Amino acid sequence: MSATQAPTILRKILDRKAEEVTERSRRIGAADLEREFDRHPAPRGFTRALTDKIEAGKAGVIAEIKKASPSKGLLRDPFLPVDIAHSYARAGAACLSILTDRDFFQGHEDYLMAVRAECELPVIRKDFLVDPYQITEARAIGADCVLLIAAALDPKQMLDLHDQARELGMDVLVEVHNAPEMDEALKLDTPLIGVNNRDLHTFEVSLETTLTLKDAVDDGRTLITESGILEPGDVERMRQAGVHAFLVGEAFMRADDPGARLNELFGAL
Ligand SMILES: O=P(O)(O)OC[C@@H](O)[C@@H](O)c1c[nH]c2ccccc12
Repeated sequence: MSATQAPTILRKILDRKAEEVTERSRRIGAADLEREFDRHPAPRGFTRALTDKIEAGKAGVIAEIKKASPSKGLLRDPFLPVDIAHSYARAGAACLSILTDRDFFQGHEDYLMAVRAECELPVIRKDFLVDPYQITEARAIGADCVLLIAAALDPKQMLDLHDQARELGMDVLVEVHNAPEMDEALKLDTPLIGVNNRDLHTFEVSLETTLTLKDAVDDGRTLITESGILEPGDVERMRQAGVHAFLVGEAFMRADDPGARLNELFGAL
């Protein structure tokens, strides 16, 4: 990056994450977090829940719980994560995605913990995970799966965080946005590859991103299309192209009844 170029949104978030990890690990050491593991039973199968839906001929929907985003601002107020989770579960979502980033998405770990205690659906911790401390933290708050974003990690970090999460019994969703990131992701022995239709540097969205990258994903893995799925026509377009797993937030967060909106987009699940 040249000195005159403005930092991208992703860069700002990652700079803040580095500070956050330092602050948090000073307050609570990793060994203390590890003592929390026993409070949560073993992680529940996130990948399994998703592939079961798809094998039954349905869409596998990861339904997101997110109060706000840097690109769209406040999405939902009042924001009641446990009620939203129940609404998604009734509508047939396979899994939940819960934003825990506070500074950019108005998320919180407490939301994940509250939902984890009240709802059976497996949960992914949605955050910008760049340090082993955050993987330990994810397990300590009861996450069943973690998101690893290729644009935020070099290949060695990606591999190490992936292995750490798997050793702790969690599933991993590896997120990519372009062909080089896809190539890196495919080197990992990991079943879930998410294609983010949103460019995390500019926050521009194009569903073409999924259509361009989807054929690289080999048999035995599940491709998840992420972001910008707003209308039934978007779902139709993806399913016609052979994409059956979806990560959707905004479309549901803006609806009075998130589960009802899920069924409008995907039918009965
Ligand atoms: O609200 P949308 O456009 O339906 O997108 C959901 C999800 O894909 C998006 O929140 C997301 C995908 N990858 C991320 C990484 C970090 C933060 C957020 C995200």
